[in-house]
Amino acid sequence: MANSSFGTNRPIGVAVLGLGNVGSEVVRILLEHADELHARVGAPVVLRGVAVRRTGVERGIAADLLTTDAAALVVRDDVDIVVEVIGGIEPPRALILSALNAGKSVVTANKALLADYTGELAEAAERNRADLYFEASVAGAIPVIRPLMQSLAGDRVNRVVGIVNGTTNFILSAMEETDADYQVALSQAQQLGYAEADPTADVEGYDAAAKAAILASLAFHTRVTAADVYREGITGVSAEDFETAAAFDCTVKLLAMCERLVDPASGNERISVRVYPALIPRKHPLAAVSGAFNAVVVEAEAAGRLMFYGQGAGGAPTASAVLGDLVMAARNKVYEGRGPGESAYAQLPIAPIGDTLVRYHMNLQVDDRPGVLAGVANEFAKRDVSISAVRQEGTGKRARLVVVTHRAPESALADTVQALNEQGFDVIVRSVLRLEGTEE
Ligand SMILES: NC(=O)c1ccc[n+]([C@@H]2O[C@H](COP(=O)([O-])OP(=O)(O)OC[C@H]3O[C@@H](n4cnc5c(N)ncnc54)[C@H](O)[C@@H]3O)[C@@H](O)[C@H]2O)c1
Ligand SMILES: N[C@@H](CCO)C(=O)O
Ligand code: NA
Repeated sequence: MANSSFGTNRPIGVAVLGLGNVGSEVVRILLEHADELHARVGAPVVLRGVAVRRTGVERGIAADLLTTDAAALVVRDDVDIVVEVIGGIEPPRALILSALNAGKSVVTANKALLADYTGELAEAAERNRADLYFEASVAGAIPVIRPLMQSLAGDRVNRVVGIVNGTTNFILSAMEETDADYQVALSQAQQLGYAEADPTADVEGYDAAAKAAILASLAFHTRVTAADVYREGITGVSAEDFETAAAFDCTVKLLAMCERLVDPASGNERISVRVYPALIPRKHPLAAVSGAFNAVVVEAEAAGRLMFYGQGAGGAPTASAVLGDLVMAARNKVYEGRGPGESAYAQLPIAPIGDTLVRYHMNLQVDDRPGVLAGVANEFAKRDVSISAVRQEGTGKRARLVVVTHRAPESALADTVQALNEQGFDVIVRSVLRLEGTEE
């Protein structure tokens, strides 16, 4: 098996930085499948070293491969490719820059870093004619980066909508299945190891926003950072939201949305990148994505709608994406080629959230007496927001009114909510969620 019919047979040296969930699986696969990787790459792929925070701990790896000096490891002459699976901004940023500046190719799973520093890292890769690959950074094992960068390189992507955070999807699925409230579902997710003790990055949407920035950059050939992404998390989603969503044959998902907006009059283009919990119809393909799974739907002009589904997290699935990148980078080293680099020529402006056209689904508590509904409807009409459905349940002072709108600028909808809130005790806005995945 190891005798490849092509290639140079000069070994390709690999350094792995970080031996946690992902790193230990990367190392395992690298060692266990060395023969197959050799055959696929056209040269032996040899693990030169693994950077860890502490040595002296038994890790099932030859002790002489372990080092605490990551900075020295990444520039070693016998290292061709650096795999960064430490996470966070520093030291990964400095280590990756140092590796690229030394001509090494880099594979990373680090969405937090990429969401803010892709420009800097991509420029260093370009200057040094090295590869920078990051398939694992968005939706783990699911191929989404390479389809956007390569398979769709000749098409025009108009929209990317994804469920890109497994933790929040697990929590929302549990809320739907068990009628549980957010806190109960979060505790369950923590007990089962799906949510971290400090779940902020996931439940407040920061993780999904970082991934949305990466997806939007690739989809629209524009540098997008996490700060450009409008973000709301799931901590305000209630059992009542699921109940009223069900009445409209919808469910609630945390969506990462990247859209090309075209001004019909001028033809000018902008992009909208946003993360928030939203209702989607149960018949929408993303509605069936439950538990910790991820999925990404891409809409392109010629290709139409594509959907990618699978495991967005976990050591082995994420390592699968890392290894895919590693094989590509290794082949390029063997044949002295390069994969595609950053493409950011379009530099489309980012539209503020207020300009985005969305639909709202609102739960109101109203005093059920003549004129109240007319008063509510009037606040929408004043701001040119058209209502598509109204549903009232119950009577008396605590009647529930659900209002669903047609598409309108987010700013007009937000103003309407504020005006309703200021109405006093006749109307209480209990929750507002957007409705996505519908045309109107
Ligand atoms: N776990 C997943 O499911 C998953 C999925 C997709 C992407 N990722 C990304 O992969 C990366 C790694 O995630 P993980 O889950 O393996 O994290 P982890 O915390 O399990 O592993 C990180 C490891 O790096 C080590 N480390 C910290 N500082 C170090 C240093 N200076 N030198 C050497 N080692 C150091 C830590 O001790 C730890 O063992 C992150 O960027 C994460 O966002 C993870
Ligand atoms: N915390 C992330 C891990 C994968 O990036 C999630 O829940 O999906
Ligand atoms: Na991926």
